[in-house]
Amino acid sequence: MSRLLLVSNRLPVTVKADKDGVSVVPSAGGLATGLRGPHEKSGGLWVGWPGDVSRLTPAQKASVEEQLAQQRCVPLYLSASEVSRFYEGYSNQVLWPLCHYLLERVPRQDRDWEVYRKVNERFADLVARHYQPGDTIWVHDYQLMLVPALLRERLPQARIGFFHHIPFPSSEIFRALPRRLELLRGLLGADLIGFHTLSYVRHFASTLMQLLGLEKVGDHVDQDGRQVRIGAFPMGIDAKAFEELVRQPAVLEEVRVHRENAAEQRLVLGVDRLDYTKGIPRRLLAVQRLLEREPAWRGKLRFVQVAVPSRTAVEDYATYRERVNELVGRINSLYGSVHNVPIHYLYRSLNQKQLAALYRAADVMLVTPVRDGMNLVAKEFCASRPDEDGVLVLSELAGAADELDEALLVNPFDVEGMADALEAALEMPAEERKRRMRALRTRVIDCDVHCWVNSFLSALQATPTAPPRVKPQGAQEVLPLIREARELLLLLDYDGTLVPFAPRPELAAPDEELLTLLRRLTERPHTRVAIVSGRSREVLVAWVGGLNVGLYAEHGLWSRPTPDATWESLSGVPTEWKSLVRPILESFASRVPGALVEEKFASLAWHYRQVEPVLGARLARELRLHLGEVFAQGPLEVLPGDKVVEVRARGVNKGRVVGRVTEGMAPGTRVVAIGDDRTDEDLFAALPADGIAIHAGGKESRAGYRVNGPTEVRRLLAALLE
Ligand SMILES: O=P(O)(O)OC[C@H]1O[C@H](O[C@H]2O[C@H](CO)[C@@H](O)[C@H](O)[C@H]2O)[C@H](O)[C@@H](O)[C@@H]1O
Ligand SMILES: O=c1ccn([C@@H]2O[C@H](COP(=O)(O)OP(=O)(O)O)[C@@H](O)[C@H]2O)c(=O)[nH]1
Repeated sequence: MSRLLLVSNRLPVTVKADKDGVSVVPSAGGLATGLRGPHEKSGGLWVGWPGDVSRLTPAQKASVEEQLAQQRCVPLYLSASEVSRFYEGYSNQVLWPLCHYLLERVPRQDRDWEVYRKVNERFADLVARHYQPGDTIWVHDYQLMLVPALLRERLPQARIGFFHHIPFPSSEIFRALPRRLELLRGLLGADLIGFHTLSYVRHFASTLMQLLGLEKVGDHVDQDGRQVRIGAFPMGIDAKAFEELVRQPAVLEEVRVHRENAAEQRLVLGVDRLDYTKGIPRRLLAVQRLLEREPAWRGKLRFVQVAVPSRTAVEDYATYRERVNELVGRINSLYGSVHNVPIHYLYRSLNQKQLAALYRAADVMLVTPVRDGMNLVAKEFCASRPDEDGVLVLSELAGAADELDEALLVNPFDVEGMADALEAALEMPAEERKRRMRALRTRVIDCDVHCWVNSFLSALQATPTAPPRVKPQGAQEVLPLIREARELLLLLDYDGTLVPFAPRPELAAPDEELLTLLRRLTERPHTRVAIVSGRSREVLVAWVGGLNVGLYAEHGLWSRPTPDATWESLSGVPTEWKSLVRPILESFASRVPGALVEEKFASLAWHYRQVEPVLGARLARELRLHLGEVFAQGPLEVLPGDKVVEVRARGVNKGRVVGRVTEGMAPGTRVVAIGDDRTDEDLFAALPADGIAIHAGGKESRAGYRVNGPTEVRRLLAALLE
């Protein structure tokens, strides 16, 4: 097992200082318990913020450092201003509300971005300093979204995973962020990006498509010549720990006390950080509504709400606290008596034992966030019920709802509906409670936190490490090799390589600069130039036919090695299939504005460059599937290109050009091929052993060299003339 470097905003410890000294106590949270084993076993490190240590004396600080080192933790200290602007500011006032669909809470000023970026850099620097070749790095959560790319810059070969613990919102929400592109590119530095649910994966994929034009194919997108995998890994809890807790005599005694205090009453429970995403006010209103409309429940309900203080320096949290306080006061004064109040509100944090006792004692657990990445409390409740009793009422907008569908699922915005669900839970027959709880427990126990860690880490280990990366200037490294060739043969793709993509295929005609460059290359001593394109003969002749270059049209179906030669075609290539395929492509083109069908001699292409990106990619996938089903074993090939799906006779590909063009070539000729898409990979694959393949762009490629696109291709070619 490789050494695991964990990176999260908070270290999995709490620093406690009292008159007896200072201690660093391991946290009991899910992340901490799940990762502690692999982290320690692998001899790894955990990098993060140990919390506010500004009030400690130098001696206490030294002791903290020592204890952290013993626990294999590396502290990153945040200054007061960083806490305010990185943690409370950009992380919790911009990213947190936005990812929870609460756009109106995002401040109008983007004032904390710079500090967010700088702290992310500090994290990356610190991790890079501790990195050893072969380590696996796992970065956690929205506070550190830039860290994967910052690490990739520093450690191109590292294996990097990222897990996003909160919802990834719809692209329509994410696009509202002024820094959306920086954040997406930050994440794309990882080899694997994990989310709790498939809908977050979907949202992320459509955001990549909308904002960066990146298409997720299968489980990955291509970025800078690497594959970035994206997947759903629902986080679990340490179920065994809760099961064991609720069997301890001391905990069972606490359960008995809770039940005794609620004698003749039903115990309803809520446990949350005091966060505006947790839906506490509407939950309270649902309790109020039930008491209002069903007088029989008055005096018979005890609703215990634990609200853990959280992010108290953020104004929205303080306002929310006041709102909750007021509501609790109002409901208690409406339905309470001298002896009894319906709502028992605790603004404090409990330890795991205390929580487990409450979970075990409750008749009904209300988990009704208006959005929640996962919500571990819901799972902890189930794990604490070996008696197979208790009813879970769960918001359908919590990630946990995807797995826990035997809960009573509710819309957290529908107060009346939640009151109905609460009533149904209170009245649910024992047999049904058992049936549901048994199923819930099976899920929570089977898919626990260890299973989450293992599945993420195995997926991360299975990702190929980044190929030796040649940065854009890698082309400079190849330049001497090309220059010193005694004889040079240049095989150049056209679209996306010599010219950038135009909105419509016919608008990509060569400009004067390109024509001059090509002409001068043909005049360079000992140099031959050939254009190897998917374009038709007619287009190539019209655009570059006047130059002394070899032309290879329709992916090598047609060849005209010199301007005075006649066009020759590969023999036996069928074309009669076109009448069958054309109507299919046309029907797809008619379904969406901007799509068009291009016809060539032995191929048909469905272009969607001008189609809205998400829709275009979806239709292209559908078309590929459809054509694949119809012509699975036939004589046709369906090729996904850049914003194009091309259908052509099997076996016609750019690789076939190489044999023809190198025939009779002078010994020692260096063949250099430059191209940008899948069709050029055939060309690269067919090059002689000492041939040089150069990929123009950021896709995955077998090419040993890489430049950034047409501008850099032209620069490279121009350098051959110097
Ligand atoms: O560190 P804090 O600012 O005090 O906040 C506490 C944590 O809250 C968030 O939890 C999320 O992760 C949970 C586990 O994956 C998930 O169940 C929950 O739905 C999320 O909201 C946050 O993501 C953490 O970074 C915070 O430490
Ligand atoms: O008084 C409390 C209340 C909650 N928790 C823990 O806080 C975590 C809350 O995680 P969840 O995913 O439900 O929500 P988050 O607070 O991370 O948004 C759970 O593991 C709880 O056991 C706790 O330790 N003490």
